[in-house]
Amino acid sequence: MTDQNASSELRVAIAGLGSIGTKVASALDQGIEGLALSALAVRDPAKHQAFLGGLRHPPQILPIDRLGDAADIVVECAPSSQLRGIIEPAVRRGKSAVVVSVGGLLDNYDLVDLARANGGRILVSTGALIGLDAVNAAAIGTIHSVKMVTRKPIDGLKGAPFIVQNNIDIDNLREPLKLFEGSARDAAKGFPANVNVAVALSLAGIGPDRTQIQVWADPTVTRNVHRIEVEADSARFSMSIENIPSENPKTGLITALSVIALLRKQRATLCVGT
Ligand SMILES: NC(=O)C1=CN([C@@H]2O[C@H](COP(=O)(O)OP(=O)(O)OC[C@H]3O[C@@H](n4cnc5c(N)ncnc54)[C@H](O)[C@@H]3O)[C@@H](O)[C@H]2O)C=CC1
Ligand SMILES: O=C([O-])CC(=O)C(=O)O
Repeated sequence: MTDQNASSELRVAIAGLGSIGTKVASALDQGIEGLALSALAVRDPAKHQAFLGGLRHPPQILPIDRLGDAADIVVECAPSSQLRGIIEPAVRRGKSAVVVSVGGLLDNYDLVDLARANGGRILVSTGALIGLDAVNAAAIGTIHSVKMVTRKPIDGLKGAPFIVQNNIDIDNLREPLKLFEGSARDAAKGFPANVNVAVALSLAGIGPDRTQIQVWADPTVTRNVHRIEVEADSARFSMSIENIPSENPKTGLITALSVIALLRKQRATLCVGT
């Protein structure tokens, strides 16, 4: 029997040291079986001096388009506007890229073909969601519908393009307000930093045009709440998750943990879940 762990370590690079990137970098620095943190891309290195100085094994600091030179896996942890600049050079070099700004993938879907043509891979983490294993499995058969309802506290929605463009005042809400109802594709345009989860769900299931989502601004909740109903020929299931916001109120704490779990699976001897 071959021992998978006998091969050399996979080198991992991270683009962006915000709420998600710092936690993933720390986990790698502390040690994940078979993986090593090899490089980071940061917008403003001076801002991250203390964090970088605290790492046990300081990685190289590189521009985003050079991360694939120094890594086997490039993890995107930046705003979706940076997605192409991070993922394209990596998959062009045949590397794997982990995407968290999944909404940004819809306008850059040619990257999947680019990865395929060059032997690269694009891995979308479950992120702040739940149950993509079941959705993946149901999609092997026929899924009839996927419906999602997202409720976020006011701070988690401020500045979303849909709210700004439609001049919606959410600051003085006293009760929940339904802001949006439509496809995951349209939701990603209006709320690029809020509904990555809906896009991940859609890519696991029936696609961004058939996946339906409501987005609510809800002054009565303190967590980012996502509820999902799936109707398929193999099963009907409901899922819900209430995410504790991280220091970035738009981002649930579990998102970074999901990326760490995905990275662990790359070399783990025992893998659980699809
Ligand atoms: N898939 C999912 O379930 C979820 C995805 N997200 C998405 O993940 C992404 C990251 O989220 P957070 O860590 O909370 O954001 P954040 O705003 O805390 O961190 C982003 C970091 O990227 C850095 N950055 C920006 N441009 C850069 C560049 N050119 N080079 C290097 N660094 C650059 C910023 O300085 C910042 O430190 C966002 O797009 C967010 O919408 C967030 C929550 C859930
Ligand atoms: O953290 C969450 O609950 C979800 C989120 O922000 C996103 O999907 O972008």
